[in-house]
Amino acid sequence: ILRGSEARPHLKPYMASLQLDGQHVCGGFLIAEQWVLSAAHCTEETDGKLFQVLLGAHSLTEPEPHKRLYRVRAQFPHPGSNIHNNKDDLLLLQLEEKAELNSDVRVLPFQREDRDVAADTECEVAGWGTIDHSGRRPDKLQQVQRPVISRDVCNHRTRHDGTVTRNMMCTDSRRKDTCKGDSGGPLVCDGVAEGVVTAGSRVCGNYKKPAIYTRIAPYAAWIDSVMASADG
Ligand SMILES: CC(C)CC(=O)Nc1cccc(-c2cccc(CN)c2)c1
Repeated sequence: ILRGSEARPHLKPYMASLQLDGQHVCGGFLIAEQWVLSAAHCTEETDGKLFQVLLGAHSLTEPEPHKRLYRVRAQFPHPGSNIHNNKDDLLLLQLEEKAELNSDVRVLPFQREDRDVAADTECEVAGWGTIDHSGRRPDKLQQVQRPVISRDVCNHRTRHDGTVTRNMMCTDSRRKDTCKGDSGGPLVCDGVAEGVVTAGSRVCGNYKKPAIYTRIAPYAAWIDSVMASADG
């Protein structure tokens, strides 16, 4: 998160850190006791290894009361996701066991009504992604508030030039923005997860390249079917 601020500790108890060998790679969030939603492109550099999921954390390194690292039983990238574009950029992770829910570990409801969030709505996004252009990574969860911008503005020739589909939404990226490592985290508007951070043009803090999110509502049926099909 560029030019955000440290989140109030454990006030976003749905936040997950997807890790490989103890390193934060991407964000995610708890959508059910045994399920985390994130972004499919986060698996691009994992060479087929499964993530581990850190829940209940504010600091990535310090001991905290309800912080716990969960193994992943299975990962389900959306079948339409691919490395060439941001389409269907969703990843479902089934934890090895149900997460122990408590004050620091909580499920976040996601939007099921497929209707665009109005432009200028202030939404919030959080993550342990890079905090400046030198790629510095924070130890503590960062957050930032960003206004939604209309798909038409986001698709302008000088911005994302028509690549933003009805299954995506955008927020203004002037100065304050999402960045590397924030992918997979939720865009929360009025307490409901409306979108999942995607890398888009892999540029941060440039108003010409608004932040792009995968809208969740269009994928509610896919999410429900994967959760219902997998055992447990
Ligand atoms: C395996 C993946 C972690 C590789 C990757 O995603 N790289 C990467 C590099 C630069 C910016 C970003 C990035 C992320 C989230 C939002 C945005 C846009 N504000 C950019 C993402």
